[in-house]
Amino acid sequence: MIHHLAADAFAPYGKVLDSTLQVDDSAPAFHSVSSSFYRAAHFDPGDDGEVDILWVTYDRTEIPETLESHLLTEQALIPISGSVVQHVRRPDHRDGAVESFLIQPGQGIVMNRGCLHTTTSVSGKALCLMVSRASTTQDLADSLSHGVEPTETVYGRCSSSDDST
Ligand SMILES: NC(=O)N[C@@H](O)C(=O)O
Repeated sequence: MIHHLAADAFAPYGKVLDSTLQVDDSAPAFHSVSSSFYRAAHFDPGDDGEVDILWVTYDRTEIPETLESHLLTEQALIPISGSVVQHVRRPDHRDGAVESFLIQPGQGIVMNRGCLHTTTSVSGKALCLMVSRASTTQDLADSLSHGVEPTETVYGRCSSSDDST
């Protein structure tokens, strides 16, 4: 079952970014006919972390067998073109079910540090903006490119019986 993205349903995994909602009237904002802005969320890259902004594409509708969990940082994902489905599981619920949330352009998420996740596209290639931690990006790129174990990311399986987390 794919859930529509709602703050309360996604709360165990992180925050929802919804461009149609200004959820915090106390946050810095400016509104005018020609241009408006307001803070969607803070982002925490972890201790001594450097914020990293990435372009990410997904072009897969089959859910991968493994989930990723970033040990040091939150991670934001904002679809720019095409919708994605974010499949998530709480790290403290080893036998917890994987829940799936549809994220459409104009929406986004900020996953909690450690949130187990993987992403699929709805139809063809989806282009997303991702906010992460620079050392986690480098560590993951090195791992995926050269087959070395990452140090800032661990993996779990979609079926919760044999997690490596
Ligand atoms: N770059 C990066 O961290 N990507 C993964 O976390 C992912 O979920 O795609």
